[in-house]
Amino acid sequence: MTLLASSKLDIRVAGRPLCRGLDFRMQPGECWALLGANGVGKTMLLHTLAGLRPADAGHVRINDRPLADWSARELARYRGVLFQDSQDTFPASVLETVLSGRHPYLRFWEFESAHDHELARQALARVGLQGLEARRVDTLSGGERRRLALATLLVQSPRVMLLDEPSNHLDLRHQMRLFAYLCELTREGLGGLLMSLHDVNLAQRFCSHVILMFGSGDVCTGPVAETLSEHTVSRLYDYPVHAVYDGVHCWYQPD
Ligand SMILES: Nc1ncnc2c1ncn2[C@@H]1O[C@H](COP(=O)(O)OP(=O)(O)OP(=O)(O)O)[C@@H](O)[C@H]1O
Repeated sequence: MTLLASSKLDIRVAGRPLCRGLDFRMQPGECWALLGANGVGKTMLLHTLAGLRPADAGHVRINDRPLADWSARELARYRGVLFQDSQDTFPASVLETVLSGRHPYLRFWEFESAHDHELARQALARVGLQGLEARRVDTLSGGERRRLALATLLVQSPRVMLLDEPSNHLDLRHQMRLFAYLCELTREGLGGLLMSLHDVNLAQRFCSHVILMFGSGDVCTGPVAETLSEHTVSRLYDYPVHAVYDGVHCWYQPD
C-alpha cells in the first residue's frame, strides 16, 4: 500500500513552472522532507498533495485512491495539514482550539466526548502546553501558538501528515523533542510524514526520504542517504556547503 503518491505532477503559478513531472511514492512508516529555497514552491506542492488546490497536470493518490474519489470528511480524517501560519479568526481558548482537531469525527451539532477531551489533554501535554487550557489563543507566544497547532494536528490523528515548516518559532529543545516524536509516531504507527523545512540538517537527522525543489520546475526525490550531498545541497540553495561527519551524525555547514 502507498499512503501518498504523485505521478507526472505539474504545478505552475502565473505561467511559471514550480514542479514538473514529480513522481514519488510514500510508503507506511516513511518520513519525508521537502527542501528548496524561498519561493520555489514548497507550500504550493504541499497544498496540491493535500487536495487544497488542483494540479496543472498529473495525478495525486492517497492510500492508492485518486484524490477526486475522497469526500472532504474522509480526507479530513486521513490526512492532516499544518499550515505555515496559524490564523485565529475568533478569540477561542487553547482547549477549544485543540478540540477542533476532533471535528472531522463529530456529526453536526455533536459535542466532543470525554474521549475527545482526553486526547486533547494528552496532545497538550505532549507539546508542553498543559495548564494553559483556558488561555485565549491570541495571548500565546509564537512558539506556544505553533505547538498548539501541532497538538491540534495530533488530536486529528491523521494517517498522513503534511506539515509546512513545522519548526517555525520552535526553540531548539522543542524542535528536537517534537521532531523525534513525530518521526517515531510515523514509524511505529506506520503513517506517512511530509514536511517542508528550511533546515537541511533537521531533514538529514530525522527523515528517511527527501523531495528537492531546485526552481523552474526541477525536482528530484529519493532516500536521504542517496540524495543529499554537498553537491545537491549547494545547488539547492545556490550557496556552497560542506559536509561534517562526527562518527554519528552528518550535517551541512555553509562555507
Ligand atoms: N497568486 C499568486 N500569483 C503569483 N505568484 C504567486 C501566487 N501565489 C504564490 N505565488 C508565487 O509562487 C511561488 C511559490 O510560492 P510558495 O509559497 O509555494 O513558496 P515556498 O517554497 O513555500 O516559499 P518559502 O520558503 O518562502 O515559504 C512564490 O514565488 C510565490 O510568490
